[in-house]
Amino acid sequence: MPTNTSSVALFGCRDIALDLGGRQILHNISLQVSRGEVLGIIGPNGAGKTSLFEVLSGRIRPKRGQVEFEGRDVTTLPLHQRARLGIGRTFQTPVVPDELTVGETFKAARQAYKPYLTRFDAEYGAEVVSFKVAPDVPTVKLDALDRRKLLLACLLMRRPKILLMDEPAAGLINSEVDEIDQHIRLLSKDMNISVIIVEHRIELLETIADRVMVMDAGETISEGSLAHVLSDPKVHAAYFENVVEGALR
Ligand SMILES: Nc1ncnc2c1ncn2[C@@H]1O[C@H](COP(=O)(O)OP(=O)(O)OP(=O)(O)O)[C@@H](O)[C@H]1O
Repeated sequence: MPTNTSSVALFGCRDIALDLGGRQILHNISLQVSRGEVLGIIGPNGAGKTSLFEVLSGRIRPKRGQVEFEGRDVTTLPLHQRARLGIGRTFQTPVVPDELTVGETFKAARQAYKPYLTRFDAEYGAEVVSFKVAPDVPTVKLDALDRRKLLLACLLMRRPKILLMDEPAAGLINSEVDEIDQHIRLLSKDMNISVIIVEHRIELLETIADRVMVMDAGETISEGSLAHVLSDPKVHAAYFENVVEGALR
């Protein structure tokens, strides 16, 4: 992160390079977000968005570069230690523990690490995302939206400072996407939680992202306002070379 802005940046990375399967997947990726800011990441399939999230969340260690949180180098910290610091992550597919009920899932999340959280913390998480399913309902019965809300509630009970959200609207219908959109706005603008969101739906980013970064073939090819990146010839070239015409309007 540039030194003149690192005091305001909550989270970011610098010059991240990553190899997977003997191939370079990420090349010198740098980004930063401040408190309450929403950074959207878009890019064609295979651009490296999820791989970047693996590095930012601590599931994969990069070959080069740093991940920084509150001015501290967290590059070597594993996922669970980053989670304790306040870095939360959601996944493209909302996988819930199928053998548990909603109440048992909340309990497991409360007791994921010490100090254990209370029921009030779980109620707080559920309330923030309006999750209203009874505790005795098996999680297998939940629809896609409630699965996403349950997992988000479990993250929120730990009061994260930043959320890394990988396609939070995947598998949802339009009215449900609107609800997720409202939650993200509440989390960022009212609760001052920073959000980095990977999203294919441009319309979702239009309503929530303060800034957008576009990746292609493991590199950042454009960043700025959504309007700016959408009018960037490099972005058009990347999309039209990689996806069917009309995908980027
Ligand atoms: N474990 C792995 N080993 C080897 N290559 C991998 C591995 N994981 C991902 N890749 C490759 O890295 C590149 C980036 O993949 P990644 O899933 O990060 O892209 P993405 O932008 O998230 O794509 P999508 O939008 O399709 O989810 C792809 O070419 C992918 O095949």
